[in-house]
Amino acid sequence: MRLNFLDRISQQFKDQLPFVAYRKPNEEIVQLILQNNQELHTVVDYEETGFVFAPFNSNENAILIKNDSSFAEILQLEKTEENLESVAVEENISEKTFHLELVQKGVNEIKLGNLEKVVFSREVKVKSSQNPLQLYQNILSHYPTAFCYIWYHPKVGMWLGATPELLLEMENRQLRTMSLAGTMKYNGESEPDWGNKELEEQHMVTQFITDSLKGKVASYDVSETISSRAGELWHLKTDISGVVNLETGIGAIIHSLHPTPAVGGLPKLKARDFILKNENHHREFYTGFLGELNFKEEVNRPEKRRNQENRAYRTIKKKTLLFVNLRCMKIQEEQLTIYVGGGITRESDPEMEWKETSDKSRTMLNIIHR
Ligand SMILES: C=C(O[C@@H]1C=C(C(=O)O)C=C[C@H]1O)C(=O)O
Repeated sequence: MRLNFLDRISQQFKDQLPFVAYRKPNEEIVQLILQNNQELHTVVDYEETGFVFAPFNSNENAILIKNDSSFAEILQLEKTEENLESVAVEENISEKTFHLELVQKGVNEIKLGNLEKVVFSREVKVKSSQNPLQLYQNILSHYPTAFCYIWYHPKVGMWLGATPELLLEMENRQLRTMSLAGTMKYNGESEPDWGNKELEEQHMVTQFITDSLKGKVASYDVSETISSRAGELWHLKTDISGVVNLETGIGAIIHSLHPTPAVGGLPKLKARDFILKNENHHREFYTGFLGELNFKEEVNRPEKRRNQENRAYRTIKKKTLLFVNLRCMKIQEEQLTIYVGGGITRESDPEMEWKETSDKSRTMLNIIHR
């Protein structure tokens, strides 16, 4: 029997076998990777090939789904806009109090000079009996410019998201990354009015990325900073590209970038430890990263020498495309856990930071039926 694309995913899930379906930003094709056994492959040095799913805390294992079979399809998506009735966000007083105190703690630590920036997050829990594949289709039709995925491993669980943030793109030695930070709510305007807090917070991320790449890339370019829309939010974005030195492996690049201060803070390790000690939940894969690791593509090029007609030589292109795992949720039967965070600087106001996380939670809440 020939299964259609969505049935194939359902069958894989019924069989309790690992899979990931994903669509790259601004593309139409959804890719599906299936692993044909339950083995839990973990990354050792990032020289492996597969779909990587890495946690925030690099001391925990990054998981690799092996490409035992793959499919690609343009899905005919129902326009869900009209019949989506997004769930109301219930403000839980004790959660809010905890978050306000956490932000204040961060601001104090920054004022004491122990940190420059720290990103704090929280969970938003929602009950829903909706089929995860329907949720995934809603994501696909709502967020064409995001990296939209559904990921499953029987020994880990199921995750779903629509992230706007590229961590790393590599094609052979050509590198591209971005600094994405600073948030404002989209209210139909063509350009937001950025304040100093956002400009500074995003600039720190750009500075960190270019500093981290020094000695690893031969040269790099930094684009102008622009306002970039992600669903109902605006962010500040700068593109950074360069050519990686021959002696630098992809593992070294990943380790130097992750977690960037867009999702961790500065100084990097101090901020990470402060987060692990003070947040009241386990981030797991939220603010980790995911995507294609060392995919190989055969390229046919015509032979250049004139007197040898019709000869072609083949080269193998190595490609990596990783996104930061933001605007995502974990699915455990009827329990959905959405993760949202925001960057804290010395100018942060706890109430505003709480509101920012609520605004961010709408990206996932908007695609869940009541
Ligand atoms: C941490 C999140 O987002 C990150 C933090 C941002 C900010 O602090 O303004 C903006 C974009 C992301 O880099 C999140 O969405 O949960």
